Amino acid sequence: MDLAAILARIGAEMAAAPDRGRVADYIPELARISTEPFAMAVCTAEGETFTTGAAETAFSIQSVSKLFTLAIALGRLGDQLWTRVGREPSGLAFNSILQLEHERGIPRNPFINAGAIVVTDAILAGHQPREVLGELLRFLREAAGEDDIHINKAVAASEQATGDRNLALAHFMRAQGNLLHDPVLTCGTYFHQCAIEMSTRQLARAGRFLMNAPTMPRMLAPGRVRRINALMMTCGHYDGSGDFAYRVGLPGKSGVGGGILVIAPGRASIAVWSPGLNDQGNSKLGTLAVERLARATGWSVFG
Ligand SMILES: NC(=O)CC[C@H](N)C(=O)O
Repeated sequence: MDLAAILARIGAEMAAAPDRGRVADYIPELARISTEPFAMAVCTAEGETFTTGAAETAFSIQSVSKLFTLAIALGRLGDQLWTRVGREPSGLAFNSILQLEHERGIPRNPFINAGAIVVTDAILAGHQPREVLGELLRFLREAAGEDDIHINKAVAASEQATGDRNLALAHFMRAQGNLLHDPVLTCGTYFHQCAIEMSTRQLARAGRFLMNAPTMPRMLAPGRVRRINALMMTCGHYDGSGDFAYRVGLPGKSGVGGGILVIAPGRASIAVWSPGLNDQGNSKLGTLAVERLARATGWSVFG
């Protein structure tokens, strides 16, 4: 299989795509970004890396960070985490408030905002926000094997200034006894984790441990990695998760910065970035590009 040629073709097709989606405009710093860029990077189990497009440009990883905080929380707390957050797809928008009251402050899964806020709250126990963010950056740098990964302070401030919905989720969970810390402290940490910037190539490298391949960095026990992949498949694209599984057939986690990390278990870690989003808040061209990659490679887990 000529992955370099497949990526070059997808890159050219995406550069010419007329309908590029709309950037997330509810975070002012993200609203300023153009829908022009496209990048894809593939790290294979054999240790090769292929890229196309603006793969060295850093972008806001946003909710893709939820994957890594979940990995840290599971490593630290184990299955105890599941008393505070569920493992079912929500079928609702990532920032929905509706379900949370009905389910008494236990979010459906760790990838919607409420669930990720609980996960961050859990790893804050006994630590300062600075320490948690330091641990997250260390985890990412070790997973990627690169040090140049940072938080964009302007994006974090922009989220903080407009984060009323997330604060509402946190306050409600606090009222239900499912938040250990002050909502402002937990959300402040969450906003900073979302504001981490990485390049598409760095993100693909950071995802290598999720391949569960013997040649790849081992950050978690294989059983945990398998379960994180299951959650990515069922919940990684919010109310677009079913459509992503149908079209791509691989576990993935998206963010409103337009990034998606996709895993072909045992085969490859794939990152894609294009800032324009679809109606569910997932990268429009990113989804199309991984759909084409999965078709060209036959990597869908469904054969
Ligand atoms: N889906 C996302 O990427 C959402 C993350 C964003 N920081 C928010 O809280 O709204």
